[in-house]
Parts: sequence; structure tokens; C-alpha cells
Amino acid sequence: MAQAPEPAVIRADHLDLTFQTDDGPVHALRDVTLDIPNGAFVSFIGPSGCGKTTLLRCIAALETPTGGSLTVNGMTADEARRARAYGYVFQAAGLYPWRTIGGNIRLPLEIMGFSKAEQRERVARVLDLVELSQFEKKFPWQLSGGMQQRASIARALAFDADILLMDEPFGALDEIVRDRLNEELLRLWDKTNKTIAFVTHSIPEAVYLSTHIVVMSPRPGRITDVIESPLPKERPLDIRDTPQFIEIAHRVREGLRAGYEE
Ligand SMILES: Nc1ncnc2c1ncn2[C@@H]1O[C@H](COP(=O)(O)OP(=O)(O)OP(=O)(O)O)[C@@H](O)[C@H]1O
Repeated sequence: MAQAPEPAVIRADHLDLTFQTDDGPVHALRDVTLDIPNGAFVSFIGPSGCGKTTLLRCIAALETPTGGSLTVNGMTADEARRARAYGYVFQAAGLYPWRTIGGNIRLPLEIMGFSKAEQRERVARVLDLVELSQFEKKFPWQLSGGMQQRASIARALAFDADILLMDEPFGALDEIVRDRLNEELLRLWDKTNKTIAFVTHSIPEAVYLSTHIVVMSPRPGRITDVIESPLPKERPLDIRDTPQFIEIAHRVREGLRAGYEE
């Protein structure tokens, strides 16, 4: 019997978003239609200002689309936010300097009213996942930028939501650290079976990480290509030197170029 296709955890249907500003309307997203299947690692790539963050913010119910429809785990984005369907990792780690790493991760759990024992268990588990167990009692300034970003990933994982939304989490880091975090993120994704939506400016990062690469055009952001990666799940960093990898990167570049020429 043919296997049923994986249900979409995030489904956008002809999504539009126009911001009304003092300088007139800004068309941030136009006619975005997309299904993100369960367990996928989806990257959004496109030029600055093409609406990548806006799309992620719509999924997180931080923006309200002006047209089309959007569901997250079969719910409206707002219902999904209330059901804590996802964790969100921002460009900057955004840790509170006066709280330890453990304290930062614990804060949302405290607010949500988890018992002390549950908080301890969850903090220990996510710190272990991002390999920061020895740093629970340290303050953010005692950690490198890459470690701080790992701590912010741990904080997003602490709810144990099925979906992780990541907005250029490694954009400010140097290339060596970024490579390592990319490898770690793939391992984490494999271990936790999350669905990840990831915004990036980097073609190699998008190709290395993703099962699906969504290429977007300049404003108003539209999708010009969705590439399903043929790369195996097991990806050592040197996969980036293989002809297959280079071919996918080429197709992404072509998609980006097509968006500019339209
Ligand atoms: N709250 C807002 N009000 C008005 N315009 C906005 C608002 N938020 C975003 N925009 C505009 O919408 C467009 C898309 O912005 P967005 O931040 O989503 O782009 P992006 O692709 O994530 O860019 P970058 O790669 O530089 O982060 C931009 O032109 C931006 O100026």
C-alpha cells in the first residue's frame, strides 16, 4: 500500500501581508503558498527585506496576514501560539544578563507554572541536548557568542514544542563557529524529530541544513522555488564539496537571480 503523505504542520495558502505605514503601503508578502511537512527542516532564503522574518512572525502569530490563510498544527496561528506549538529562536540570543544560563532557560517555565522538579528536569535535559550542562550556573557574559546562541536554542526547546522557528540564529557568528553549530543543529534535529523553519542569508547554510529550501524574491516576498533536497540525512561538513551539493547551491542561486529579474 502506498504510504500516506506526511501531514503539513504549517500550511500557508495564498498568504498576503501589507503593512500600512506613514509612507504608504508596504507589500511584505504576496501570494505565499506553502506546505511544511512534519519533521522537515525548511530554510527560507532571499534578499534582505523580502519578508522572511515577516513570514516567520506570521507563523508565530506576531503579525496578522492581510490575506490568505495560515494553519499551524491544524490550528490558526493564534491558537497555535496559545497551545505553545513552537519555540522561537531570534537573531540575537536575547538572554537576560542578570540571570544564569539555567535561570534564563527556566524563566518561561516558571511563568508557565511548571513545578520546581519539572523545571529542573527540563533545564537539565535541554542543556544536555546543546552540550552546555557544565554552564548552567554561568552568566551569559561568561559564554562565547556561539554558546549563548546554543543557550537560546535550549530555552526554545524547553517547552518541548514540535516546531522550532529560527530567525538567522547564527548570522552574527564567525564561519568556523557557524559550521560547528550547523552540525550540532542537524544532530539535534535528528535526535528530537522537530519540524524546523529556519531563516538564513547563506546559500551553503540553507543547502547544508535543509530538507526543503524555499527561495524568495525581493519585496513583495514571493516564493520563486521550493527545492526538495536529495542529500542524505547524514551530512558531514565536507558534503559541501560534493557535486550534488554544488548543484543544489547553483539552483538556489538561479532561483534568487530569477526573483530579481521578474
Ligand atoms: N512592522 C512593520 N511595519 C512596516 N513595515 C515593515 C514592518 N515589518 C517589516 N516591514 C517591512 O516589510 C519588509 C519585509 O521585512 P522582513 O524583516 O520580513 O524582511 P527579511 O527578508 O526578514 O529581511 P532581512 O533579511 O534583512 O532580515 C521590509 O521592507 C520591511 O521594511
